[in-house]
Amino acid sequence: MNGQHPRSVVTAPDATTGTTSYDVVVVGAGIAGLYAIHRFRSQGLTVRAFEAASGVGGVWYWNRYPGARCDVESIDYSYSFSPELEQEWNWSEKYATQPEILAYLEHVADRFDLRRDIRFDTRVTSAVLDEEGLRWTVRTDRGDEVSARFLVVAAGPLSNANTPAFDGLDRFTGDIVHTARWPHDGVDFTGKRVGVIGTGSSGIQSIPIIAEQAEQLFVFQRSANYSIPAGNVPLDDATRAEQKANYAERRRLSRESGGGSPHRPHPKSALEVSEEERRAVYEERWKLGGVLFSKAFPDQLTDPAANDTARAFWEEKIRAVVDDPAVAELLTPKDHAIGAKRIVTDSGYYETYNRDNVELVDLRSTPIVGMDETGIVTTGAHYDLDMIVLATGFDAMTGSLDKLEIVGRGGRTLKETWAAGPRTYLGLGIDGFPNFFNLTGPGSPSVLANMVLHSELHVDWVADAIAYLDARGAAGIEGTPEAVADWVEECRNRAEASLLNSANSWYLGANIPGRPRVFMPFLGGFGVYREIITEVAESGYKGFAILEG
Ligand SMILES: Cc1cc2nc3c(=O)[nH]c(=O)nc-3n(C[C@H](O)[C@H](O)[C@H](O)COP(=O)(O)OP(=O)(O)OC[C@H]3O[C@@H](n4cnc5c(N)ncnc54)[C@H](O)[C@@H]3O)c2cc1C
Repeated sequence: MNGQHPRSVVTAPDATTGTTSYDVVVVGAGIAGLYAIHRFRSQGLTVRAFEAASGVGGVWYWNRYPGARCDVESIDYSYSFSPELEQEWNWSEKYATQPEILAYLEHVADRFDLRRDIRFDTRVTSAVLDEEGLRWTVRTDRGDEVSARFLVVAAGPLSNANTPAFDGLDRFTGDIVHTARWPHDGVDFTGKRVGVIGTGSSGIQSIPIIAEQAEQLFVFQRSANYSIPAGNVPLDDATRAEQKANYAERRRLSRESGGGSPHRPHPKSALEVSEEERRAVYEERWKLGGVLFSKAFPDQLTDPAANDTARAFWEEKIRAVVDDPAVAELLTPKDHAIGAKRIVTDSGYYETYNRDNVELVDLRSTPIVGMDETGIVTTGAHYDLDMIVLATGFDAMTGSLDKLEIVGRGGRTLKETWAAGPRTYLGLGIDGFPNFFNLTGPGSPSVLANMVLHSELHVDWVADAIAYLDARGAAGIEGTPEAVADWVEECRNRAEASLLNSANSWYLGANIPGRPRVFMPFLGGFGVYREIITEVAESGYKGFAILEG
C-alpha cells in the first residue's frame, strides 16, 4: 500500500446486497453529530448520518417544555470551530431558551449545508462488525443497510427519555406529556388541574411557567434537588461586542477549566478563608447563576466540611424565599451534598411555592401507588387531574446505546460487554469494538462539562485518529484490554475521591431499576481530560492497537 488506505467513495448500492458504503456512519444529529458531519466531510470523508427525529438539534429538538434553557452561558454553549460563526450569531439572553438554541443549531445545519448527509425520521437499529473486512454494517428501522469503515455514535447522553413503570398510567384518561417528548404545537394549561412528577432539571425549569397558567398544580417530589437562580438577563449590544472581542481568550480559559467555562474557583479551600470572604465568594457565584455555584472553591466537591459551607449558604437563601417553613424544609435535599447531583439553574422556582394554586406532594412520606382514570393515587390521597407532566428525566449515558444493537468481535454485543457497567479507554476506545467511537459518553467528562466544547474535542480527536490511520494505510484502531482496564480503574479512583459518587444520581444510573451502580463520567475535569487524550494522540495512540489493513 502506498501509505493511503483506499477511501470508500459512496458507492451505488451493491446489486446483490443493496448495501451502500461510506467512510463514516454518524448516529444522531444533535450538537455532536452535526459537528461530526462537518468535520469528517471537511477531511474528505464520505458520511451518512441517521437521525430518529424529523429535524436537527438533538435535546433541543426534543425538549420543548416551557422554561427549557441551557445552564452554561449561551456565549460558551456555542460552537468554537468557526470564528465567523462565533461572530455572526447573536444570543439574546445570558442563558438562551430552547427555541433560540434550536434556531442556532438549525442555522449551523444550513450554513454548513449539513442536512444533505442526514437521513431524518430514521432510527439506527443495529451496527454489526465484519471482523475480517473491519467494516460496520448499519441497519435502520426504515430498511436501510449501509456499510462504513467507522461507526461514530453521537446518540447523546440525555436522549433516551425515562418513563417509570407507574401502575395504571395507561388508564389515566387525561393528557400525559413527557418533558423530553414535548408536543411541537405546545401545551395549554389554562384552567387545568396539572400534576408534575419529578423535580430534576426539567421539572424545576417548567414548574414556574406551568404554575402561572394552571388552575391548580401539584408537584410530586421524590427527591429534593439543589437549584440556583439563573440570574438570567438579556444581552445588550455592548455586552455581546465585549464578549465577542474576547472570544479567543474565553475559549482558552474554558478549554483548560474543569467544566468548560471561563470561570475559575477561588484559589484557596473554602475552609481556609474567613467567613466574611467565603460569603463574598458565594454571593458572587450566586450572581453568576446556576451550576457554577458548585465550583466556588476547589474542595467543594471533595471535602464534606467545605461542601457544608456552600450548602448552608444555599439553605439560608432558599429559606428566605419560601414563605412556609414546612415547604422550605421539604424542598431542602437531605440525602446528598450540594453539587453531587447537577445543580439546577432555575427562573423563579422557589417563589412558585408561595402561590395559592401550587401544592408540593412529598413522595418520600406518601409514595405514588399508581394512576387511575382521573388522576394520581398516593398512599396519602387521590389527586384529581386533567393532565400529567412526566418530568422524569432520562435513562442517561447508556440508555440510547442500549437500544441500538452494537455487535463487535466474536458476535459479542456492547450491552453484554458493559453488563457490569461501561468500560472504555478514554471514553473513546473499547476492546472488541474496533473503529467504533461513542462521543461524550461514559469514561469522558460528558455531562460534567460544557457539552459543546466537549463534542468538538471528541469529534476532532476522532477525525485526527482517522487521518493518522489513513496516512499509514492502517485499517483500524481499537482500545487494548489493558488500557481499558487501567482507565476503568482511573475513573473509579477519581469517582471515589469525589462527593459526586455518594449521591443516588443518574450519573450512576441510580434512577433506572436494574442498572449497575457505576459512576459513568470521568471526574478529573475537562481540561485535564483534554490534555490526556491529546497526549495519547501525540504519542501515536498509546493504549490503542493500530490494525493493519
Ligand atoms: C433540557 C436539557 C438541557 C441541557 N442543557 C445543557 C447545558 O446547558 N449545557 C451543557 O453542557 N449540556 C446541557 N445538556 C446536555 C446535552 O445532552 C448536551 O449539551 C448536548 O445537547 C448533547 O448533544 P449530543 O449531540 O451529544 O446529543 P443529543 O442532543 O442528545 O442528540 C442525539 C441525537 O441522536 C438521536 N438518536 C439517538 N439514538 C439514535 C438512533 N439509534 N438512531 C438515530 N438517531 C438516534 C436522538 O434522536 C438525538 O436527536 C442539556 C440536556 C437537556 C436534556
